[in-house]
Amino acid sequence: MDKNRVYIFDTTLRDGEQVPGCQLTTVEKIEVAKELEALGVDVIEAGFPISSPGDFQSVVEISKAVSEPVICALTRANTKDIDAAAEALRFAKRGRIHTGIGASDMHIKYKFNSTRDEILRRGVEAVKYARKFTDDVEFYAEDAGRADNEFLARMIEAVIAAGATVVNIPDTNGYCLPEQYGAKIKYLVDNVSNIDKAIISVHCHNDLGLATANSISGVINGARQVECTINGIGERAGNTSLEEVAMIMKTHHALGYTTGINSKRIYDISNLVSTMMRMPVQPNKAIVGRNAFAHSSGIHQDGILKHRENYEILDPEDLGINPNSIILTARSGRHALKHHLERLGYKIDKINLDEVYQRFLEMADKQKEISDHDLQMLMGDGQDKNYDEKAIKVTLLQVVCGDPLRPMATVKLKINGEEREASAAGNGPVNATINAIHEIIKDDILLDEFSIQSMHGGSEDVSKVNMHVKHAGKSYYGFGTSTDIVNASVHAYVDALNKIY
Ligand SMILES: CC(=O)SCCNC(=O)CCNC(=O)[C@H](O)C(C)(C)COP(=O)(O)OP(=O)(O)OC[C@H]1O[C@@H](n2cnc3c(N)ncnc32)[C@H](O)[C@@H]1OP(=O)(O)O
Ligand SMILES: CC(C)C(=O)C(=O)O
Repeated sequence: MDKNRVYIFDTTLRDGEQVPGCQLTTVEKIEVAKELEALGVDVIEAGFPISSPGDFQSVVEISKAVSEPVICALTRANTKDIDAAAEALRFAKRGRIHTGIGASDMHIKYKFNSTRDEILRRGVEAVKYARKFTDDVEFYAEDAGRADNEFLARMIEAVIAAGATVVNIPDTNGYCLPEQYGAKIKYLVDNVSNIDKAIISVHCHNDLGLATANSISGVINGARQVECTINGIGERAGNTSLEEVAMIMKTHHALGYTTGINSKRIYDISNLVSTMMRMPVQPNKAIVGRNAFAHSSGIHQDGILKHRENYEILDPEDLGINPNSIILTARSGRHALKHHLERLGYKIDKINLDEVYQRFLEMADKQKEISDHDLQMLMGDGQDKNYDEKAIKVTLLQVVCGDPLRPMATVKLKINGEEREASAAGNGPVNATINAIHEIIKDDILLDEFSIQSMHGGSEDVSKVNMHVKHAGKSYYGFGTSTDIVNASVHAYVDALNKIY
């Protein structure tokens, strides 16, 4: 075994999915799990099977669909959770049960109203019980970040003796400083007599923005598994972000750590997770944010054009990104403008660059960014084209429903610029609306899954609708939001149709 190989344990589908509004259907989770497998993660934490029949089923289906990574299921330290996890993992080629209990005095006193000895005993019993089902048992010492190191070491030694093969030292509340967290891991390495029988795992939260720094500090001090999520999503302020860990290890290769991550897939999976979980990535997010490779001021743009590494420590191609890194704004200079004009095929020797630059600045002062299309307008080419001409748009939605009224809907769609209208009845307003759309589209489309969720709760809330439709053997997803559930539904359906046609 390579002593510097760091295992990547992805918990996007468990800790990431705990985020309000990020819940996925089983079909969606399978799609993410397959992408995680292609990305090269070592472990996929697929869910918490006791928590709901849906989560249980997702662990079952992911275990069937994915074969390379270990599939892990989370439990509390009790037999019914462990039974459910073992049952859900029955199809996994390699299944792991992740059990554990709180380790800080705060949790011991105020969550469990218990004592250190009793909690340690429950942890040990849980590991022993989990070992009846699998040889791969991970133990988490929840809130280890705030736990007393001496007690933590005693607990970790006892659970390893009971059969834990991975010991997870979570900074559950994102409390630690990198030096403190690193020292905690080192303390365990130095004081747990059987620590060489288990892999130390780090699971850090981002409450103070230190999750990645703490994870790396943990690795430097002896941990060899990092628990992380795509885009850093997760409970509260999120978890360590997978892409940050993978790229830190790749960029700082002098540290000597390796992972199995194929970095060229990072950008695509980041987009997939962000779209499916309706969780936009902040533009300045490290590695995958929209601006991570965007240079907007003249001095930087000039530097980048002369030698990319002047202002980029990562190569976007390593992440599967082909960015337009030179963003034209009113802060851009002539080098950047010339670069884009040449890219668009203009012959610079036939242009008065100073004159175009003045007109460019006037335009850029009025709008935030200058697109290729704006540049073409500036150079006097063509009229503003309607790129949305082909899209299907809803131009009218009228619904009648009530009790005892028969639900009826009238829908008008604009397709390829042409308006078409139809009315239909249904067993409810959404069904009537979809039937009316089918009257217009007249194609073989199957609505396979339909879920509706409120963003926050309360009757004034915005509804989010997710749809999964099938057409010609392929799956398409649609998403819509509105304060009106029928409107949100029709937009989700049309969103999926726009992906088909
Ligand atoms: C740090 C983390 O991210 S842990 C993962 C968090 N994820 C989840 O909570 C998954 C979603 N949760 C759920 O579906 C539910 O909370 C369930 C099914 C797990 C439990 O539901 P309920 O049985 O109704 O309990 P509820 O959630 O209200 O309370 C938690 C109970 O588990 C106990 N508990 C919490 N952690 C542990 C643990 N690691 N081991 C043993 N018991 C625990 C609590 O003390 C409490 O028990 P009590 O009723 O004796 O006081
Ligand atoms: C369940 C554990 C690993 C966890 O999520 C945490 O402590 O944050």
